[in-house]
Amino acid sequence: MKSKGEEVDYKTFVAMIEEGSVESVLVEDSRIEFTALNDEGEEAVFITGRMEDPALTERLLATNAKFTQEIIPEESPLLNFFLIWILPMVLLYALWNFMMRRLQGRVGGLGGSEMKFGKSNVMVYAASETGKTFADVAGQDEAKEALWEVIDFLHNPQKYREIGAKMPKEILLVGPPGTGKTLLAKAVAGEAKVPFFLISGSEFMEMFVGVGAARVRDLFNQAQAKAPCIVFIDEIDTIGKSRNLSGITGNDERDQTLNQLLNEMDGFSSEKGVVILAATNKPEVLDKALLRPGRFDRRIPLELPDIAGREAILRVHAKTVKMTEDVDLKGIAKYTPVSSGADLANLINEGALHAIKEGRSEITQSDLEYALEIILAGYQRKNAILSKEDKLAIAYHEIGHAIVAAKQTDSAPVNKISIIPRTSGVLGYTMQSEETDQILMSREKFLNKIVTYMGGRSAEEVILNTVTSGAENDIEAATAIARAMVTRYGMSEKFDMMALETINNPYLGTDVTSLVSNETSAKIDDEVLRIITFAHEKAKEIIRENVPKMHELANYLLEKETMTGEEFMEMLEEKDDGG
Ligand SMILES: Nc1ncnc2c1ncn2[C@@H]1O[C@H](COP(=O)(O)OP(=O)(O)OP(=O)(O)O)[C@@H](O)[C@H]1O
Ligand SMILES: [Zn+2]
Repeated sequence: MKSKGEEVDYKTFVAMIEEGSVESVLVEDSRIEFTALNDEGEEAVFITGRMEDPALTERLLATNAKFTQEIIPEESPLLNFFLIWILPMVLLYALWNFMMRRLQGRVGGLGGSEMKFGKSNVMVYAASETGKTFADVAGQDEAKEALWEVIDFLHNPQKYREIGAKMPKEILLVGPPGTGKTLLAKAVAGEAKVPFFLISGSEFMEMFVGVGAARVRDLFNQAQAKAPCIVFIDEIDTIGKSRNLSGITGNDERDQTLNQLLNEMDGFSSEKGVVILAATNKPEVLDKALLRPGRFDRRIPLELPDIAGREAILRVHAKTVKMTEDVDLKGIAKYTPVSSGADLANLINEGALHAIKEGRSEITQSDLEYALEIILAGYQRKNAILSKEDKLAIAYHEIGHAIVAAKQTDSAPVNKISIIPRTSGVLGYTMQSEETDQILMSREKFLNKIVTYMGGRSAEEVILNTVTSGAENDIEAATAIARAMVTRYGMSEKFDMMALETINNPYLGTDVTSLVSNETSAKIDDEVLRIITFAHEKAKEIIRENVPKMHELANYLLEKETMTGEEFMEMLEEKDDGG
C-alpha cells in the first residue's frame, strides 16, 4: 500500500483540499496518502502525517475528492458480548480484514516457532513465588472447598499415608476461558507452600516427533525430585484430544506425547505427593483414556461469575489500585453479564490507564465507565471516516434497536447508545442492562430479544427504505436464539418437547450434534424462519408506530454520538408536539 510520494505538512494538505486540487485521499493509520495536482498542474502522489483532526471528514465531504479509510480492526476483547447485547453494526470488510490478520498471525507464528530439543522449558515457581492464595480468588467457593483437601494433603502427606487414604492425585479444572483456572492452581500451590510447575499443552506439541514425549518425561522427573509439589497442565486438550478425533491419518506426535503422559501418570503414586492439576475448556474432546477411573477422575467445574461474583472479583482487583471512595463497583458488575474474571481484571486495568491519561492519581467512576465501553466494544477510532449516509444509517439502526427494546414489556432497559466507531469494527451499539442475571429465560423473553435484534434492520427499511450489511451480527444472534428455542428448549409447538440437537461443549454454544433426519431438519429450518419472520414483522410495526420519535432521537444521536439510557427514555416519553 505504501507508495512513494512527496511529503507535505498537514497545513499544506488542508490548504490543497480547500484549493480543490486534491483528487483522492487514502487515510491510513499513521499517515494520509493523497493525489493532487502539483505546481506543474500534473497529478502526483503526496504523503502527510496523520492528525487528530475532527473536521477532516467534513472538509473532504465538502469537496469532490474520493476518500478511503483503511480500517484496521483489532480483536474485540469480548466478541461473545454480541449475544447479550443488541448487536453492533459491523462492516463486512472490516471483519474480513480482521480475519485475514488473524490468519496471517497464525502462519507467522508457526514459521517463527523455535525448535527446542531435550530439556523442556518448564517454568518452576518456588512456593513463595506463585504469590497467590485463595484470597486472590474471588468467588468460586465450591472449587476452593474441593481443593482444600488437596492443600491439606500436600501439607501433610504422612497423615494420609498412615491411614491408607488415597488422594485424588489428578484433578481436572473445567471452565470457560478466563474463569481463573490458572489462578486457582497457583493459589493451591501458594496455600500449600509447595513448588508449582506450569506447562501449557500447546508447549508439548512440537514439530518433531518425540520431542513432546521427551518433555513430558522431563517434566515428571523434575516434579518427582521436588515433591510435594503441583504440576499444572494448561490447555490439556491440545495433547489429550481423543485419538478418534484426530483423523484417519492420526497425529503421531500427539499420540506419542499423550501415551507418555498416560505412562507417567500411572508410574508415580500419589504417596510421593505430586498432584497434577489440569485445565481445559473443551472437556468433551479429551481422550477416554485420560478420564478413566484413577486418572483425572475428579472434575472441578468453574463457571462464569454471577453478579455477586463479578462484584467480588472487581473488589479483589480494586485492592491493587488506587480508587476514589465513590466508585460503584456493584453498578459495573451489573453491566458486565457473561464477563469472566479475566475480563474484569482487564477492566480495572483499563480504568487505571485512563486515569493516568487524564492526569489523575486515582481511578474515578468515569474512568471505569470508559473502561467498560472498551471491554464491551473495543477502543474508539477517533479518525474513522464515515460518509454522511453511513452515519445516518448507523444512527437509525441503533435507535431502531433501542426503541424496539423500550416498547416491549419484559425487556431490559436501554443503558447506552453510541455511534462512535470502535477498533473492533463495531460502528455503533445499543447496550441494555439486566437488573439481575438471567438464569431462566422464558419464551417471551427470547422472543423479545429476537424482536430487538430485528429493530436495527427494521429501522433501515422503514425509515431509509434500504438495507445495509450492518445487521450481520444481529441476524446471526437472532437465528441462534430462534434455533435453540426450536431444537433445545422445546418452545415450538410443532416439535413439542422433543430434543432435536444436543450441545457438545457448553462453552462453545455452536458446537452441536443434530439428532434428526434430513426431513425433520428441513422442518426445523421452516420453524426457525417462522419465528424470525414473526419477530421481524413485529419490529417493523413498532418502528412504524414511532416514526416521529425515530427522527427526533436519530438526529439527536447523530449530533451527540452517544446518549445515556436516561436521555433516551426522557426523549422517548416526552409528548410529541404536533406529531
Ligand atoms: N475468581 C477470580 N478472582 C479474581 N481474579 C480472577 C478470577 N478469575 C479470573 N481472574 C483474573 O483473570 C486472570 C486470568 O485468569 P486465569 O488465567 O486464571 O484464567 P484461566 O481460566 O486459566 O483462563 P484460560 O482458560 O484462558 O487459560 C487472573 O490472572 C485474574 O487476574
Ligand atoms: Zn444491529
